[in-house]
Amino acid sequence: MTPDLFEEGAKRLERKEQVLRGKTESGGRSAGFARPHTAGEVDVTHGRILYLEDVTVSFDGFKAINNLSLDIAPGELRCIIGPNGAGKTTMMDIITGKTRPDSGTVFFGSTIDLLRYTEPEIAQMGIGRKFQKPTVFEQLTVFENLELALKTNKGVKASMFFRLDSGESDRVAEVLHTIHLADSVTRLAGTLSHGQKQWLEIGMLLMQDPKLLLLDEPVAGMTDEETSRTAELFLTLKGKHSLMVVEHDMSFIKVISEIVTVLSEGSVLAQGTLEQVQNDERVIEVYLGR
Ligand SMILES: Nc1ncnc2c1ncn2[C@@H]1O[C@H](COP(=O)(O)OP(=O)(O)OP(=O)(O)O)[C@@H](O)[C@H]1O
Repeated sequence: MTPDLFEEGAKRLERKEQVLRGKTESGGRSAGFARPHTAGEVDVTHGRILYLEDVTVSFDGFKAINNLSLDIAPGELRCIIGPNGAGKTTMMDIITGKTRPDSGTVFFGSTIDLLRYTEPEIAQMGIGRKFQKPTVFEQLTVFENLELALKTNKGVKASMFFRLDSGESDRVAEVLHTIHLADSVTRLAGTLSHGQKQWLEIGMLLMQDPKLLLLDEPVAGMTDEETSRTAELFLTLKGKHSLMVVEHDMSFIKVISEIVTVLSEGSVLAQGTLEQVQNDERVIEVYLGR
C-alpha cells in the first residue's frame, strides 16, 4: 500500500467511525479523501519502463546493493530471485524512494529521474508497491477498500458519500472481476482469507492504474489453489502493466516467468529463463553454498 493511501485510509476509517457515532462535520463533506495525482505519460520509446545503472547503497559500510544494473521493458513480468540478504527488498526500497542510494541512476521511462522524487510522489507517478503482508483496511468492505484507492481528485468537495461516476463504477467492477472478489463486494476485508486479502490489496493498487507494480513475495502463506489463482492473475496483468515480482516459490516462478533475474550480494548474478538460471553453476553455488 502506498504511504499516502495508507494515511487516507486511516482518515477514512476514522470518519466512518465518526459517522457511526453521529459526529461528522458538515455531514462528512469536509472529509475529502481524494488523493492528488500528477501521473503523466511515461516515455518508454527507448523500450524500458525501469532502468537502474550502477546503483550502490551501503548500511554501516556494508554494501547491500553493489553496482546494480537492471532494466525492465514495458508490459514485462520480471521475476527476481536470490538468497536471503541478496538485496531484493533494498532494491525495491530504492525504486520507490524509501531508500536513497549512495550512487547510481534510477529512471522511470527515459525521462523521469526517480532519485529526485519522494516516496509519495513516486507512488503517484504510477509505481505501485505491495509488501509481503497484506495491509487492507479490515473494518472497511471490499468495495470501500477499492473505492478508497480510486485515483480521483475531488478536492474539498469529496466526501465519503461521493458517488462514483459510471466510468469509475465500471473500473471497480472490472477490478473486482480481475481479483476474483466480485462475489464479496460487501464483505468486510477483515473476514477475507489471507489470499483474498492479498488480491484485494493488489486490486487497490490496480485502482490507481499503476504503470509498474512491485510485488514482494505475493504468494507467501497462500494455499496451493490461491497460489495458482495468483499466477493466473499476474499473467492477466502482464502486458497491461509492468510487473516486478520478488518470490522464493520456484513452482510459482515457473508458471509466471519469462526472464528471471538472480540477485546475489547486491548485484545481478545471472539472468535468463528459469531453466537457464537454475542450471547456472554460479546460481547453484549461491543457493547451495557449494
Ligand atoms: N536499514 C538497514 N540497515 C542495515 N542493514 C540493512 C538495512 N536494510 C537491509 N540491510 C541489509 O542489507 C542486506 C540486503 O537486505 P534485503 O532485505 O534487501 O535482502 P533480501 O534479498 O530482500 O532478503 P530476503 O529474501 O531475506 O527478504 C542484508 O544483509 C540486510 O541485513
